[in-house]
Amino acid sequence: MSRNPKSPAPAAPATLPASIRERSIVLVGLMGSGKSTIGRRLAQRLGMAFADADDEIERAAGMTISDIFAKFGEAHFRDGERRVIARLLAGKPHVLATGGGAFINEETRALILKDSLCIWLDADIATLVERTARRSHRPLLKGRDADAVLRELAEVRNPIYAKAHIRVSSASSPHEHTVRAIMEELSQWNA
Ligand SMILES: Nc1ncnc2c1ncn2[C@@H]1O[C@H](COP(=O)(O)OP(=O)(O)O)[C@@H](O)[C@H]1O
Ligand SMILES: O=C(O)C1=C[C@@H](OP(=O)(O)O)[C@@H](O)[C@H](O)C1
Ligand SMILES: [Mg+2]
Repeated sequence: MSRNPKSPAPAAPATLPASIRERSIVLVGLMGSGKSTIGRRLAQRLGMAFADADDEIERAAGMTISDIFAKFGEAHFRDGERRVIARLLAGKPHVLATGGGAFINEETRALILKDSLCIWLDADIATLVERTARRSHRPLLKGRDADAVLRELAEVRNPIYAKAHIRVSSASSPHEHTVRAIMEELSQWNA
């Protein structure tokens, strides 16, 4: 399905191709790329439900992500993350913000790519460092040089995030720019 180039860019949910609204939209990308914040706004714009995988993991485990990492280790967290994402994607179509490492796990990535529309939110390292410095709840950055960690993660993860269906820059402020850029991509997406 393609958009008539003469018609204005659709902004209202009802104008999006039905094939998009029939599946979940999953946001992936590095810490600080805006998955949680933009995901919530995007869901509102689309009139879809929203879920944040990190919040769901914390609810299911009854403890914070930092505590899961500290008490049980990252491998245990990834296992829980995969199970929570599988459960969420088996439900009604919604907008899902994943944690930055979810899409890197092969099994979780396969689940995401199977039925959902996957969007990579991408931003430069300086922007990610500035944004992640606003809150200190991310165990992979705790007590570490965020610039160095994010650079290393970008090198390993960016080729994997590139497997997402759509890539959108989230580097510019305000948030609305990113939401609009996603809406524009969705309106042109050929399912
Ligand atoms: N497009 C944007 N423009 C400006 N600030 C943003 C944008 N996207 C996210 N932010 C800010 O960056 C911070 C981290 O965003 P968050 O949604 O938690 O990222 P993630 O879930 O990808 O780690 C938040 O303070 C958020 O307000
Ligand atoms: O990149 C990662 O491996 C992680 C990202 C975090 O989510 P955000 O990307 O929402 O910060 C959270 O899932 C956990 O701290 C691990
Ligand atoms: Mg998040």
